[in-house]
Amino acid sequence: MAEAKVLSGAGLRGQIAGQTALSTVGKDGAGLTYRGYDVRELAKDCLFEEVAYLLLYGELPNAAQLDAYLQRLQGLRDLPQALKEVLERIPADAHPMDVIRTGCSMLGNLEPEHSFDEQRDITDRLLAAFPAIMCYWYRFSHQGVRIDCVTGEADLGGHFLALLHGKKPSELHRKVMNVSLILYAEHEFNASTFAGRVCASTLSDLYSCVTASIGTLRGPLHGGANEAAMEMIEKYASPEEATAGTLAMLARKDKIMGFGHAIYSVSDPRNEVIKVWSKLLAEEVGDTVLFPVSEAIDKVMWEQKKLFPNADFYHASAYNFMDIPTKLFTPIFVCSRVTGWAAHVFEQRANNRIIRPSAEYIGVKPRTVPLLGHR
Ligand SMILES: CC(=O)SCCNC(=O)CCNC(=O)[C@H](O)C(C)(C)COP(=O)(O)OP(=O)(O)OC[C@H]1O[C@@H](n2cnc3c(N)ncnc32)[C@H](O)[C@@H]1OP(=O)(O)O
Ligand SMILES: O=C([O-])CC(=O)C(=O)O
Repeated sequence: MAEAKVLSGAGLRGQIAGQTALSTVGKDGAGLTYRGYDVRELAKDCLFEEVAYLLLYGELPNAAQLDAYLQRLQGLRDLPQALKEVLERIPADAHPMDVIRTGCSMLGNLEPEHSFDEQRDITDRLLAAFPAIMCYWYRFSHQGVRIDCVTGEADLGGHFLALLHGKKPSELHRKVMNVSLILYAEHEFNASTFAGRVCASTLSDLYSCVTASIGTLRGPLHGGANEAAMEMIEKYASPEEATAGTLAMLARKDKIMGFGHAIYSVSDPRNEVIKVWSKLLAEEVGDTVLFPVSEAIDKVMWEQKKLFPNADFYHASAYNFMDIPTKLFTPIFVCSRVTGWAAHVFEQRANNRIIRPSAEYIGVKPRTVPLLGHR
């Protein structure tokens, strides 16, 4: 059995910062479970909405509950006119993570959380509305089109692709989006979730918690890595170039985006799932470059550093094969992770003490303030 990673040092690594019943990450170096279920099993057999329900409501839904939940989310997809107007004012060169952060915040102004009793309703609303927030802005700012935010697609993955491309997605693409949303849904005390829990611990509102999480997910060391990985992969025209380029980056001590993990030591279980789907998509589009380049980088990273691809690496090629613009990669993560974030806010609120760690002071010794003219 694999060794768990030795967790200590900076970045609060290895500190127990609270309790959760939502997921386990990296037990025996590799596993991921949501409320006791292996993520690989969930990704094989479930709809993303079943997993969202599991995280938010505690158990997998039965058929009637799932049907009602799908209907409910479909009814919450449209955006208020005032939010559309705000989205129309955001420039085309804005980063979509900034757009989705603003969209979340604006919705919090228009439909505020008056009481924690509303937390589940607001989560469902955000979950249903995020694809439209992202795609309404994208299609308006890039193509001058005011899209209809209601698509008639039953599931969130299909809905997102239909909004983005203006047509019904293929069954393969719908399936891959569904799997991707499941893989990204929840991950214990990662940085964005922890930021959301810190915000929740002050008894702030749900929109503020989610906005804090979005801002934290945006960075390339966290959710932004799928986008950064794509930018790296597409620089190479062949596996040979990728091998030489990666070796050169390692020699310069550059970080290779999409590799390594704070908790997993052996592998990221989400990688083996998304890699299979990325390969299938590569075959579908007849790719002879992106997937082999990705595998070449993967090989160098293992041989040179014993570092493995995390959830983000093969997501980059998978999304690219589905014609998703690179800058929308990280916002898709938001569309999924809002379930995990919100479930953590519910947990924090149910057993709260304000999160307030201590700092080790390393500054100058106490001294007196010199008068302005003496400095
Ligand atoms: C969905 C997600 O958020 S998954 C994470 C997405 N982020 C990325 O892919 C960004 C690239 N990866 C990284 O920056 C890191 O691996 C992190 C941020 C994910 C984890 O950071 P840490 O917990 O500090 O990593 P860890 O302790 O395992 O690092 C061990 C060594 O490997 C190096 N290392 C880790 N990841 C990488 C990488 N991707 N490329 C090159 N070197 C790396 C570290 O610099 C460190 O070297 P050192 O001992 O010489 O300082
Ligand atoms: O757990 C982490 O540190 C990052 C991660 O993989 C995630 O949030 O999905």
